Amino acid sequence: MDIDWTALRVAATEAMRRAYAPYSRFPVGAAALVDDGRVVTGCNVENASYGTTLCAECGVVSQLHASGGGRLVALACVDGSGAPLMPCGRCRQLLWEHGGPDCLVDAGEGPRAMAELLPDAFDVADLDAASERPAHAPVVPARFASWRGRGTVIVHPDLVNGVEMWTGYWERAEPGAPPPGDGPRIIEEAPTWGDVTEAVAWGRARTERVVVIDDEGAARWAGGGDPPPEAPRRWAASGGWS
Ligand SMILES: O=c1ccn([C@H]2C[C@H](O)[C@@H](CO)O2)c(=O)[nH]1
Repeated sequence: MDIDWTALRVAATEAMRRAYAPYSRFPVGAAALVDDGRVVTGCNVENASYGTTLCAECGVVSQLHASGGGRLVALACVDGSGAPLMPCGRCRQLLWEHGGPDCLVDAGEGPRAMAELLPDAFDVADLDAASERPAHAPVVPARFASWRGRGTVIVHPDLVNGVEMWTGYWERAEPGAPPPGDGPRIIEEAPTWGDVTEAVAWGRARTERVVVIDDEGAARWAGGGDPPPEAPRRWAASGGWS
């Protein structure tokens, strides 16, 4: 991917002009190229409680996700004179999570890789190495643990303040069978996500029987094994419908 370092420095300098830095009088701007070609920017925002100051790179990471996510490929950070500024230690940790070892940082004399700027970085791999469960995996609350492997999870779209999100619920009934015994039909309600794959992962952590209801109300099988008659067509994890 071509990196236009001049354009990144210009975008960082424009963001720097909007910095809110009345205490340090040290405005900072940052701009990063995202793996889909977008450029995201940020400026430092200080606070009367000095320690709560947000660095320019924090703004970059927030805009990265607020504008659609992706991975950071290259970042330029500038001080009040427009000269390259190396990210502080905390921001190197932030950048590592969203760009990884290959993300390049403008260092004046040339770009330097994050692998060099944050050697032996701590990250999600350390969490995973210490636990049997991947750090990103959805967890079943202990009070519902006895239901694991039973029931059905229904994943469906829902409107949150008029915006389409994905949510779901875990119900006791299995396809074609009435709920076993007494008690509420629903075991657990899911949170909401912007990404349907997160909702399906929540379901698969609970039971092999996961059904996704699409916009048209059609049930798609996102569970293990062969689709049951109630949901004869499979949900495609790639985001499409098969
Ligand atoms: O990488 C850095 C280092 C510092 N600052 C800001 C924080 C504070 O507002 C000012 C002085 O430390 O510079 C950043 O935005 N990014």
